[in-house]
Amino acid sequence: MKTYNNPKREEWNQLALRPSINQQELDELVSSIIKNVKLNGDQALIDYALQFDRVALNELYVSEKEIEDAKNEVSNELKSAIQLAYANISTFHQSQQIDEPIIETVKGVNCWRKPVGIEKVGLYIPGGSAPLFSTILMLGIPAQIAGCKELVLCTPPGKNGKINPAILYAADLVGVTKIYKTGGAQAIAAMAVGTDTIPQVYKIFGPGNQYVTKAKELVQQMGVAIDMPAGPSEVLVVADQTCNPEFVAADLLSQAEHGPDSQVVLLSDNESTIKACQLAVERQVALLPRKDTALKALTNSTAITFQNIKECIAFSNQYAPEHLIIASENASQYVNDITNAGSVFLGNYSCESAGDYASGTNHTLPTNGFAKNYSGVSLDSFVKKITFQELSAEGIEKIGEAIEIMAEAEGLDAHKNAVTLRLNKIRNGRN
Ligand SMILES: NC(=O)c1ccc[n+]([C@@H]2O[C@H](COP(=O)([O-])OP(=O)(O)OC[C@H]3O[C@@H](n4cnc5c(N)ncnc54)[C@H](O)[C@@H]3O)[C@@H](O)[C@H]2O)c1
Ligand SMILES: N[C@H](CO)Cc1c[nH]c[nH+]1
Ligand SMILES: [Zn+2]
Repeated sequence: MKTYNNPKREEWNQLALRPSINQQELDELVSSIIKNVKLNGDQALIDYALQFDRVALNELYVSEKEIEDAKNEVSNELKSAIQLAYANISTFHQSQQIDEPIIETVKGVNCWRKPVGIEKVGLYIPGGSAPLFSTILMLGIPAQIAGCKELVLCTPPGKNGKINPAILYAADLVGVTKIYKTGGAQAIAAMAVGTDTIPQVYKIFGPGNQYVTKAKELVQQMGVAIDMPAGPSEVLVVADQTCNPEFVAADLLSQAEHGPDSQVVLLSDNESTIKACQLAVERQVALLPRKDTALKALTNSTAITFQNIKECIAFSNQYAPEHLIIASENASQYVNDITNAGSVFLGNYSCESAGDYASGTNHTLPTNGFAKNYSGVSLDSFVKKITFQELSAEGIEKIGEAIEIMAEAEGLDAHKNAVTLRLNKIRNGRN
């Protein structure tokens, strides 16, 4: 971990730089994958499974039988844990259903919005380095509540050519309609353009590695919507003397173990807290099965001592982390200072893993600084809101003249006429 002490404000944007990738090379590779999928469809997906996942597939579609068999392979203990997470995530996302009122802007002019589920959605579930079945709950539950009709799921096949049984169990639980064994940029391309077996969808959701994230960015130009850029995981921890260094270390490592391109950042108002947390990281990382991945991620990572906690929060706002943990007994006093973060964890007992799995909030969150302008996935992500309006004769009479004047000023006579005809009818009816 690179360590800094009281850096000048002008230096802030040079610290904690996210791991850099050659954007041009990535762009070219992912563009060529999308082009190939558009041209060769399923065959391209099968070829990429061999090239990138080292697995020979005959079939992309996951059959009913495979799903049924998987249910028996998941232990009762894991099923119960998934059920608990399902209940909490459902409760939190159901609470986001808000019926907006009908607003009478002027007497006789009623306007309202109705949320309608996006009919066909594509859910990408990462599977490269770990089978993230928890992501199915995060995407499938709001899709289910929103009333989306077709839930298409793509995830990379495991080395044995199969999908992890917990993924299939969770997919069944949230009512996924079709599951396919394909991952990476090619899966995103397939859902964007459609192939012989994979249906084209209207919006693509889900996190993934740099290839997945780039593909989501590029397919937007083809008319498909995406949730947000949700790439390699990150956490920024602000810790003061009231933190528990062992907890802080565990939280930092929980994101470092996701991938070598994950980034973790530690900030404090005193050097001794930084040192205590770093020592705890060294102790804990040695014991992790994914030690090598975490150690690589730690080379991208930074620890900084600032003058005070307010300054730490100001730095965090500039960095805009996916996850922000305030490891302090006084965490709540900083809430109003936070302006940029995907999801915030307050106090020593609010570990980031809680949000990853089971507290109820969504773990699909903006990374790479995009927390400055994007929210994480929520129920809203799965609906579009259609506006309605209904005007009575009294309503059009009240606002008609203003519309006629504005339409004339824009030189749009047909617009004006649509009002004039109605106003004339109302006035003639009165004579
Ligand atoms: N931001 C969020 O909300 C969030 C949530 C969960 C996970 N994540 C992140 O998602 C990521 C998951 O990544 P992952 O790799 O484990 O799984 P993944 O499913 O995103 O990617 C695996 C796929 O990448 C493709 N691939 C691998 N090497 C390639 C290469 N050299 N060229 C082209 N394509 C290649 C393969 O097709 C493979 O199937 C992690 O970085 C994790 O931190 C983010
Ligand atoms: N921390 C990840 C989001 O960055 C989500 C996740 C899934 N499983 C474990 N963690
Ligand atoms: Zn995680």
